[in-house]
Amino acid sequence: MKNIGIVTSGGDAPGMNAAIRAVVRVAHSKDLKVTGFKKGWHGLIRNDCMVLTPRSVSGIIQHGGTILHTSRCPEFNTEEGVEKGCESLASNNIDGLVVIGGDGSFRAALELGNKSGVPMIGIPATIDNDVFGTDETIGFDTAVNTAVQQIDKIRDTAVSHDRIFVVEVMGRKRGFLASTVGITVGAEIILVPEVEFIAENVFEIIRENAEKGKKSGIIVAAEGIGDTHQLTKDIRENTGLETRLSILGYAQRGGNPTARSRLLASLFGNRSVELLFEGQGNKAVVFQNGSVKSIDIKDSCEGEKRLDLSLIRLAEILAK
Ligand SMILES: Nc1ncnc2c1ncn2[C@@H]1O[C@H](COP(=O)(O)OP(=O)(O)OP(=O)(O)O)[C@@H](O)[C@H]1O
Ligand SMILES: O=P(O)(O)OC[C@H]1O[C@](O)(CO)[C@@H](O)[C@@H]1O
Ligand SMILES: [Mg+2]
Repeated sequence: MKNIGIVTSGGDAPGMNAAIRAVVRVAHSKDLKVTGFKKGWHGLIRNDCMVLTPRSVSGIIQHGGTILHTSRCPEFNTEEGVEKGCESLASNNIDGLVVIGGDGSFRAALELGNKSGVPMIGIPATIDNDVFGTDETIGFDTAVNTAVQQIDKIRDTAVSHDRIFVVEVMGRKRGFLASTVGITVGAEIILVPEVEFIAENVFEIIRENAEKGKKSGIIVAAEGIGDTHQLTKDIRENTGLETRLSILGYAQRGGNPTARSRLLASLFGNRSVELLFEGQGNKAVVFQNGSVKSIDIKDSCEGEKRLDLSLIRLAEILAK
């Protein structure tokens, strides 16, 4: 093991830079060279890369985004794309690749590892927190806190105007962000893609609350639940209460990582280099019950992380 490659892929997540920094500096402490591939899998397809030194990663631990840039890269979903990736790994003498990203990036790493024979280490980094095998991903805590800060402000308007707010948070396929944000802002209702919602039940909860004197409320809805514009309109028509929709959007993906996201990134970065140094590959570093462990990247790809639905029921009880 002499030369480690590193790539960030999929949606950016706050803390990716902290992970890059950790990988580069731990590698340097073991006399390993690090090559950064730019713009996700595009960098491997186009052989677009740069040498990363401990100095080139200074002053980035506190910044969101990724200095390597990232992308969604449909070409890497093809055999030719992965083949080009293998050629880039070979031409740059890469002995091991650290892949920082979400579940899709892990699937890509598995393909590339199988085809190239180069050991891969996955570092889970996505605000979706939907990577199987890890309790938490880099960026999740930051996105939760960003959304919570915004919704606390929205609550002021909701209460002052007696309005029901539907607040849409990210999560096209999964409701980890919505459920954690929902419970921590005291949301009256949480809607997630994993559970098909019954509109009449939503109206009923709002009507009951109004009868008891609570004429404002926050509904935290993951983007994947369907048309939140329509839902907001339907709530107004079926409850008679004033409603508003607030879509938090991409602000949740950026910003300075929280201390927790930085810590996770530093621990994951360190362990990923240790694994490669020990001669291990095709692993994902994960956080389980308070400590960093590693599992087969294949197992992470094949598993499905389940949302704890009891959180959603608890949120409804706590908001009564
Ligand atoms: N099965 C696969 N084979 C090859 N490449 C893949 C595969 N699945 C995903 N990829 C590649 O990985 C990229 C990142 O995956 P995806 O867009 O799902 O994001 P992610 O890593 O899950 O992160 P997030 O969900 O946080 O945005 C894809 O754009 C594609 O280039
Ligand atoms: O516009 P993009 O980059 O495809 O991102 C949207 C998706 O990325 C995520 O934010 C995760 O990074 C999802 O919650 C969302 O569905
Ligand atoms: Mg994903």
